[in-house]
Parts: sequence; structure tokens; C-alpha cells
Amino acid sequence: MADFAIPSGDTPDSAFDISLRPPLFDEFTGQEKAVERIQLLVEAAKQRGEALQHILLSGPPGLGKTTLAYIIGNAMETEVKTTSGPMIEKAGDLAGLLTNMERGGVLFIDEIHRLQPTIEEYLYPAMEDFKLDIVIDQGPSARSVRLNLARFTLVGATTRSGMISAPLRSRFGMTCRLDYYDAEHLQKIVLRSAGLLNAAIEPDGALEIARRSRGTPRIANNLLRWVRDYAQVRSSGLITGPVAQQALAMLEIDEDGFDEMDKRIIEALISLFNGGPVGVNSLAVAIGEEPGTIEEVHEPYLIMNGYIKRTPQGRVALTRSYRKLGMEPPRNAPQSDLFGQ
Ligand SMILES: Nc1ncnc2c1ncn2[C@@H]1O[C@H](COP(=O)(O)OP(=O)(O)OP(=O)(O)O)[C@@H](O)[C@H]1O
Repeated sequence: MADFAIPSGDTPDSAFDISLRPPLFDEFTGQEKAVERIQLLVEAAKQRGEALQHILLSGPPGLGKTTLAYIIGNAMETEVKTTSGPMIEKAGDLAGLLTNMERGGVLFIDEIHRLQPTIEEYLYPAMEDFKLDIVIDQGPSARSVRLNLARFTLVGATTRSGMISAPLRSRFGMTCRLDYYDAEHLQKIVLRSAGLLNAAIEPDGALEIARRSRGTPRIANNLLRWVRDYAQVRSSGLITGPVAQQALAMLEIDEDGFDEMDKRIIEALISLFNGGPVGVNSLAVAIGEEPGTIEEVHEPYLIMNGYIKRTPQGRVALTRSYRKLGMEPPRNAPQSDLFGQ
């Protein structure tokens, strides 16, 4: 791994992230279908003077789920309280959060797939009937107390929608999946962020960054920050196409946006496991990465771009992976349906 790594999409919210967050739907680029649907729900709820229904946002890290939760809060002119699945350890934590919600307020639970099953059980009546039954005390004096809650809106976010239980999923009025952004949308995001950072940039410079950002706004913003520093120290400060190229070449981020870990994954698949199939745990050990990070951060991009596929037996390298490494694929290597390569 390079000793200087630009954070991929899975880093927690930093002050930098927060400073670039668009506050309004109009400033949120892309994801048109999801945005249109959510805007419609917001509009309808506001017209009726009601709380918005619960919304589940899914998709890989760094695509704007947290951003959308805050935009929803702004549009509803209400508070947003943020937490995450693993942070809610006891029923009391959940009770503390829910009893402090104002009417119509938004509770954002990131990584909602990591909620403990017992906490999930408490959440069902809270989402459905705005009631919370909690047990206080222990042993013979234990008793259940019902708390009435203000009508709130739960916005859940998950990178693993398949891990959301059916009962939890069914309690969301709307589920929206966010997809990777194309280069054109990312270019717009980079230009907007550069404006906020007072960085001088040409459209070509923004496009170079966009192309190498793996379809992810958080990565685009992080790369922009690096390219801005590079342009300042090694050039006139203006981010042109060639300056962006040189800056990104220095980080060894190639024209497909591959970073060191992506390369390692396909190299291991091909050279250590003969192209697969191989289980994610064996792959993780081979490259020294957490299985969860491979599954949530790296794999979705590699799968979407036709480099690998997931089969019930494990991960398999597609022909595109061999070509990426400058190798001729074996005749029996499966082709990517997307690209026929
Ligand atoms: N559509 C967008 N337009 C402009 N900026 C965006 C957009 N989507 C995301 N961003 C920017 O990308 C960064 C990451 O977004 P955000 O934190 O909302 O992602 P996330 O999906 O919640 O990630 P995670 O799952 O890791 O929490 C933020 O700084 C935000 O400003």
C-alpha cells in the first residue's frame, strides 16, 4: 500500500466532508430518480403538515446518504439527529434518542444494518406507532413502561441493503438506492467544491479528477484537495487537465480510478487463486484487508465495472481483470457481460 493514501469512500465524516456538503436539493448533483422521489414525499408531507415517512437510503460509502439526510432535514425545516447502528448498544440509548426528538424531526441512523436484533425489536413500534415499550428494573420488580414519542422521521443508511431484515425494511415508506456517479456529474461536484475551497480550476482539470474518483463524490473531493496542494506547490496554482494528471499519477491512481487495494484484489485473485472462485475471507487474508472493507468499499466498484463477479462459490476474475494487468485471459475465463471484454 502506498504510504500516503487518499481516503477511499469509507472514512467517517470529517470537517472537510461537512464543509462541502450541499445543504439543499438544488445543490445536490445527480441521483435524479432518488432525489425526485424524496422531494415529492417532502412536498406532500409539508403540504399536509405531517412528519415525513421513514426513508431507507442504500448504496456504497461516500455517495451522499448522510448529505441527503441533512438536505431532507433542511427541506422539512427541522432538526437532524445523527447516530449509527453500532453506537446504539442498549435499549436505553435508543430511548434517550427517541424521547428527545422534536415533532417531525429527522433521526439519521447510519450503518443501520449493524443494529443489534434486540434494538431493532424496540424500533419497530417506535417507527410504526411512535411508541416505545421499555423494561425498567430487573428481577421481580422489572416492569414495562410505554413511552409516547413525537412523530419523527427515521432516515436509515446502509452500505449493505441485503443485511437489512425484512421486518425492518418493511417499516420504511420508501427505499432509495444511490448509484455510482458518472464522470460528468462528478465533474460538476468537483467544480462546486473547488469554488467553495477557492481553488482555481479548469473544466478539464475537474474532469481528470472526476474520471479517477471511482464514481464517488467523497473520493472526488479528497482527490481535489490533493490536486489543489500539488498545483500550488508544483505549478501556478491553477488546476488544469495536465496538472491534475501529474498530481494523480504521483498518487499512483490510474485512469480507471484503481487504487493500490483494487490492484491487489485482482492480482491476488488471478495469481494466488487462479482466477477464483475464492471466498472473501481467504482473499482478505491474502491481501491483508478486512473482509468487510473488501465487500463494502472495493468490490461494488470492481463488480459494477466488470472486473470481478460474485458467485455462490466465491469471487471470480473476469477477462477485464486479466487485461487490466496486461495479461491474456485464459480461454475459460468468464467474460464481463457489461463490456464483452
Ligand atoms: N450529490 C452530491 N453533490 C455534491 N456533493 C456530494 C454529493 N454526494 C456526496 N457529496 C459529498 O461527498 C461527501 C460524502 O458524502 P456523504 O457523507 O453524504 O456520503 P455517505 O453516502 O453518507 O457516506 P458513508 O456511507 O460513508 O457515510 C460529502 O462531503 C458531500 O459533500
